[in-house]
Amino acid sequence: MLCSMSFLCTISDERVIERPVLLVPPADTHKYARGSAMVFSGPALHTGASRLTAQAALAVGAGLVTLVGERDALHEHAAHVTAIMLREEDAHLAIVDERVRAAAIGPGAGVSSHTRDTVMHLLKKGVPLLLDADALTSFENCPAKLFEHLHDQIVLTPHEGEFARLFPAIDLADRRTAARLAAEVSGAVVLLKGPETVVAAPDGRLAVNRHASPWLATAGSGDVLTGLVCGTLAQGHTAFEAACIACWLHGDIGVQGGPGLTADHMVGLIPLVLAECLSEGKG
Ligand SMILES: NC(=O)C1=CN([C@@H]2O[C@H](COP(=O)(O)OP(=O)(O)OC[C@H]3O[C@@H](n4cnc5c(N)ncnc54)[C@H](OP(=O)(O)O)[C@@H]3O)[C@@H](O)[C@H]2O)[C@@H](O)CC1
Ligand SMILES: Nc1ncnc2c1ncn2[C@@H]1O[C@H](COP(=O)(O)OP(=O)(O)O)[C@@H](O)[C@H]1O
Repeated sequence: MLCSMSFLCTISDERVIERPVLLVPPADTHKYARGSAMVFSGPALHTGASRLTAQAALAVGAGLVTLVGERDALHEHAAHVTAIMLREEDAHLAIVDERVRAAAIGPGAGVSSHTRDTVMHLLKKGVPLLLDADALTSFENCPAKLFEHLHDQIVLTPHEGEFARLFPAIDLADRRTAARLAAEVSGAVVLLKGPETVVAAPDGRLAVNRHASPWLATAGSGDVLTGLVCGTLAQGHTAFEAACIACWLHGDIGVQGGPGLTADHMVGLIPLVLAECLSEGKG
């Protein structure tokens, strides 16, 4: 059973996501009880994005995070990370065992049949899963093949370009309606990124995050968001809740970070943002 720190997610009557309240983990918790997450790496020379994702997942409270990839890619990661574990990818993904509570794939993954195949394998494993960036674009020519296997514990996190590739028939002029339709069509939770981020569930729930800042428009910012969602999912939250909580935390990083914010620096701000959400903190 999971006994991690957890967040209380509040959405106002206007469907606006409010500051989550963070509850400290119970005294008898351990790292597996806090939730294990796996992040799939891109190939050598394309490892930065997945590393940001893994670092954010760990900082937001997953008890342990593993980067999975080819050996050359893991050598690059090893030059940068210490607390994050590294595992070589196996053909049948036996490494994704029952202790893994959430996985993320897409940042820096590459648009390829390999990425598509890995996504399909992960979907068959039934682990709560986040698909971002290249994991979405890899299905540009066959979205129905992806949607067939999605469910309400999968989160898709497209920016508008990725959204248009996966849902070419949905008009982005009205972003709320677009996200709602995409969740209905795909069967997954859809988090449509932008200055106002919209989260839609396939059952019709919808929430928007307005707590953000244009300083978030920086390379790798979305990769950090992916890690925040994945790390929150790993702690046992439902996909819709995890997406809403992560959006608010991500927005707050932008507000707190301000000018000069980079994705590397965003990871370092996560403890500060969490501390301000503590139920006994300054709130
Ligand atoms: N540190 C690292 O290693 C980093 C690695 N990264 C990795 O790089 C890979 C490529 O990801 P990507 O997002 O840069 O490009 P991609 O989606 O292939 O196409 C971009 C095109 O889409 C369009 N577009 C429309 N709306 C848009 C919007 N709101 N935001 C952005 N684009 C929008 C626009 O086209 P336009 O509309 O101008 O014709 C634009 O030219 C991916 O694996 C990612 O994880 C990055 O995360 C950065 C940090
Ligand atoms: N003008 C803005 N105001 C607030 N948030 C923004 C703005 N522009 C981008 N963002 C946020 O920054 C992140 C960018 O993610 P993404 O486009 O995937 O970039 P990357 O692929 O470089 O990580 C998203 O979470 C998005 O909501």
